Amino acid sequence: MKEALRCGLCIILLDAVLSSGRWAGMLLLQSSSCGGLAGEWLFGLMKWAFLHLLASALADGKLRTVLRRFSALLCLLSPVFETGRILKAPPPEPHSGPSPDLGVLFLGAASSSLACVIWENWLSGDKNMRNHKLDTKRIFSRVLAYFKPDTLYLIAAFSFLILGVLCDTYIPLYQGKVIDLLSGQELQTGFSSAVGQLVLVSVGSALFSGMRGGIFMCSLARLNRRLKHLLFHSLLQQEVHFFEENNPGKLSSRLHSDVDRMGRTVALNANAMVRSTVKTVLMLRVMLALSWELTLLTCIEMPLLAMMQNKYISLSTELKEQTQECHAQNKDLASQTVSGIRTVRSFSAEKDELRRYNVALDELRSIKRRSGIYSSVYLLTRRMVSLVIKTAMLIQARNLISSGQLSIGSLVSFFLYQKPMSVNLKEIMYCYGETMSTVGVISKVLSYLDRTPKCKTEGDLAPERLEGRIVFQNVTFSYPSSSSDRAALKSVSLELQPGTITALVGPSGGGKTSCVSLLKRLYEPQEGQILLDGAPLHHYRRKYLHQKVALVSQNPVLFSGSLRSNIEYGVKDCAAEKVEEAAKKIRAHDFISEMENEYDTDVGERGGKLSEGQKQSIAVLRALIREPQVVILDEATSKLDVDAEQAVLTEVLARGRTVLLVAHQLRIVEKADLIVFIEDGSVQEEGTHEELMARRGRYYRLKEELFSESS
Ligand SMILES: Nc1ncnc2c1ncn2[C@@H]1O[C@H](COP(=O)(O)OP(=O)(O)OP(=O)(O)O)[C@@H](O)[C@H]1O
Repeated sequence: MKEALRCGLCIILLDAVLSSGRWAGMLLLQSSSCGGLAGEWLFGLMKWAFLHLLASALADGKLRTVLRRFSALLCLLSPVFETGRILKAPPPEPHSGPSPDLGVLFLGAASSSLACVIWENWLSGDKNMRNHKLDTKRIFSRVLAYFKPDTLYLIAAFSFLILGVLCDTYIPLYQGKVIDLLSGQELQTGFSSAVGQLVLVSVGSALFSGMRGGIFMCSLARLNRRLKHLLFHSLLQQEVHFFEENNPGKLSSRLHSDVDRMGRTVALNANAMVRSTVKTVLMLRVMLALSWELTLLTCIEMPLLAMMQNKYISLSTELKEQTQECHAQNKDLASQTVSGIRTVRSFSAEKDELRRYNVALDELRSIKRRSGIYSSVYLLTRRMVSLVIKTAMLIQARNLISSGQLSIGSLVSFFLYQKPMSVNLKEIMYCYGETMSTVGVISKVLSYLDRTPKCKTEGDLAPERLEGRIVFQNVTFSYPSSSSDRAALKSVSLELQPGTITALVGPSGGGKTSCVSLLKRLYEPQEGQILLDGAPLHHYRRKYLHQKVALVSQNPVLFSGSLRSNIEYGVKDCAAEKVEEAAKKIRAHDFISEMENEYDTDVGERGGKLSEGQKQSIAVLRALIREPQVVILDEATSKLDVDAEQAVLTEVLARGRTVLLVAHQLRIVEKADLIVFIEDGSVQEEGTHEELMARRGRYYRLKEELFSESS
């Protein structure tokens, strides 16, 4: 600050020295003129060059830029002022330039310093603000690019908008004409034509405005559809870790409310802004013709309001973002509780859930309260500024009328124009503010649209014949979201042979599910690799891999719709006979046939109308109709009866498939050809049940703990 003051004073001093030198020269030469207006400009520019050099020598970085701006203001203020004065009231004699006056020198320095302080502190913003503006510009050009397919619609909409505004502006003019004719003598001759013109512009205004609105809404709907499609597509490509970091409530809020808001803000605000700007320009023309002084005062309101609005926008943008996050969290909290109501009820945790929800609501309330306070302070200050300006205008109007420069009629017309003009300006500022406050929302949506999934690109292997031999080679893996250094899998090596059942057993948290997740490529190992028929998994085409390696989990996710749509999920043109044949083999056909609409029975929200065992049967069927070569059953038969479980095992083993079981029931583990005992992320023991029992190692010691029932 001190440095800036010191440099500023140096510049003012040099300016004073140069101006005094000029006046001294004029006195010595006994000349009253120094080249007139041209001389004034020449001297100003020369002074600017000197001060510019001084500013460059005195400081660097941001201060140098500020000093350069200050020098320009100091040197050019006087020629600009003189030019304006001459243009407004041309002097009768040739202009001789300002006479030597220390007061003028002081006033110039003071007004330049004041303007510089206001500009640097409130209007220009700091570097971060400028970067923010650049970012904002980039963000909006990105959004506009999404409108590209609707260019024709938009051209039509904006053309209708301008035509509508033109008609709107002429309506009062023709109304005035009709009133003049009604009170005048030429009633018969010009009346019909004036009424005709009035009707024409009124019909034009209604027609064009209607068409503009319709086309804007239509292109907005198209944009929304396009953006939602792109965003949903981008979300579906993301790796599983992304969904662990972003809860479903947050993502659904981005996909629905944020995309809607983004389209609405850009399209509707652009529409309102263009409409108001065109109207403002037309009105400004008329107002300037009536009184430029009053118009100037009207326009002073604008930067002041803009300054306050800038501050308000930056504060409210932050709060709006917090509100969005809070809304998403609350939504998520409520939907989690409602969907898990059985668990909540069975643990009698209603009060705890209510307390958690209340805490979340309190947080939202406190954000909204802050937002309300900001909004009222902003509104109050804005109104006060308007009041002060209006008073100044009345005083100026009185002066103009008493000096005969303005008639009372013109003043009335001016005020008649002022109201809609300020409404338009407010609308422009409101739209600007509203658009700016959605920058945060838009940039979040864009960041999701631009996000590159952090997973290896898919290969192009898709062999017609697949044996199904799986090899884990020294696989080490930690979850991306895991805060500790502890790896979920440490150098795991194992082999799954085609035509055999391998069971993964071990204590909870041992690493069984992690093996399954890696095999399904939900995550990528940090070290080692998993081979399928000798080729790493990422060499295979993704769709092919998920078809050939099928996973059935303990709590399968069913979607609302019919049984058939759930069974055929993701498979095109699946024959009904094939589904029925598979259902018969795993003993699911019987319970399906007993249902009201058989395979077309609605399963309800998330399969809520089915029992847990029925859901598991449907999930097994869904896997089998894809004709996989490797089947992973992760506790997938735990809710089935013994016969159905046996039928499932027989069917999955058919056609020499490789079967991987994660099970906690001894009766099924005993059937495995190979049991892999995994604990603390490492393979501890391998063998058949009998071999492991005979070895009397960890498996033998933990048997009671590992299995929930004995056969
Ligand atoms: N999504 C995750 N993010 C971070 N860590 C995880 C995640 N899932 C599992 N883990 C951790 O990885 C380790 C292995 O977990 P894993 O689910 O593979 O065990 P598991 O043997 O399948 O257990 P269970 O029999 O209880 O299902 C555990 O320490 C667990 O806390």
